[in-house]
Amino acid sequence: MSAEISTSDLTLGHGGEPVARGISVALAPGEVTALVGPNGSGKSTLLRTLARLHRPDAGQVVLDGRDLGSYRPRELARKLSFLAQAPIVPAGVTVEELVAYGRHPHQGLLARGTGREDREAVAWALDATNLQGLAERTLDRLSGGERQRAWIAMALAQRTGLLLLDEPTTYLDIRYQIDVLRLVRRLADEHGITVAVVLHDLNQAAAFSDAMVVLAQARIVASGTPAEALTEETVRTAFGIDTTVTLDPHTGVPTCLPTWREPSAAVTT
Ligand SMILES: Nc1ncnc2c1ncn2[C@@H]1O[C@H](COP(=O)(O)OP(=O)(O)OP(=O)(O)O)[C@@H](O)[C@H]1O
Repeated sequence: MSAEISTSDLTLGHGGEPVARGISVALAPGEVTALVGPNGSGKSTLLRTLARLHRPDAGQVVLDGRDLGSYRPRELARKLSFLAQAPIVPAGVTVEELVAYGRHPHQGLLARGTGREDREAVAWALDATNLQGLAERTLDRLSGGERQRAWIAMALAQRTGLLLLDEPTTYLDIRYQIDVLRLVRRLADEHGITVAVVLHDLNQAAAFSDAMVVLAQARIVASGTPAEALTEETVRTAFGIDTTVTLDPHTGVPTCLPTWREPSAAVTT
């Protein structure tokens, strides 16, 4: 089920204004790749390019050995699912209805899949996100973390081997952030789904991903395992801040602690 997607030498822009150049990334099948970088560095634009929602100015995207542009829309919807930043909650829709909507990416919200395969996919998505008990609840009666899981379940019901998530932890408290990130981890580990996820928290990105891509200054400033990509130098280059990065002696996962205070002025006597 794992999908493989890669880009070569992409130039990304909006209305002729370049955002990033020379973007070559390869998302390993069944792994989680975190896209990090400062505001406006092109993370969402890159993710949307992978979802074919944004057309690159130059370069190529290859999904499972074929040019992304060669897929018919339905075929592509069976290959990849994309979850935008903070989607708007439709009124009166239950979790199960929302998840069933994932079976019909090109139909209206009221269309429901009734075939056996559809029912199985919805049940699987509810199960994978631990939402079976909340299937009949309307979205407005869920907590932020549960609602986010419902959106992820909708993307899962599409049964794709590639999941693209844009800041799925935004607005969630730390507990629900971890909840969502653990789910993302399980999707890769237990279901072999290839995941690309835009995150702002560098430590969460390092802890939950297999690979990180750091975008800044209109290019990729670092990529590789979290330990390779998240260094003091990379963070200084990308964000212009000083940090101390330490590696967990057991897992090798880096943690980055910013120098919070400005250096104190020299004391003269
Ligand atoms: N639809 C658009 N039209 C014009 N410019 C855009 C559009 N969307 C994004 N941009 C610009 O492209 C650049 C990259 O935006 P993008 O949203 O990809 O960055 P990002 O890294 O995801 O940012 P953030 O962390 O703030 O979400 C920014 O300078 C932004 O202003």
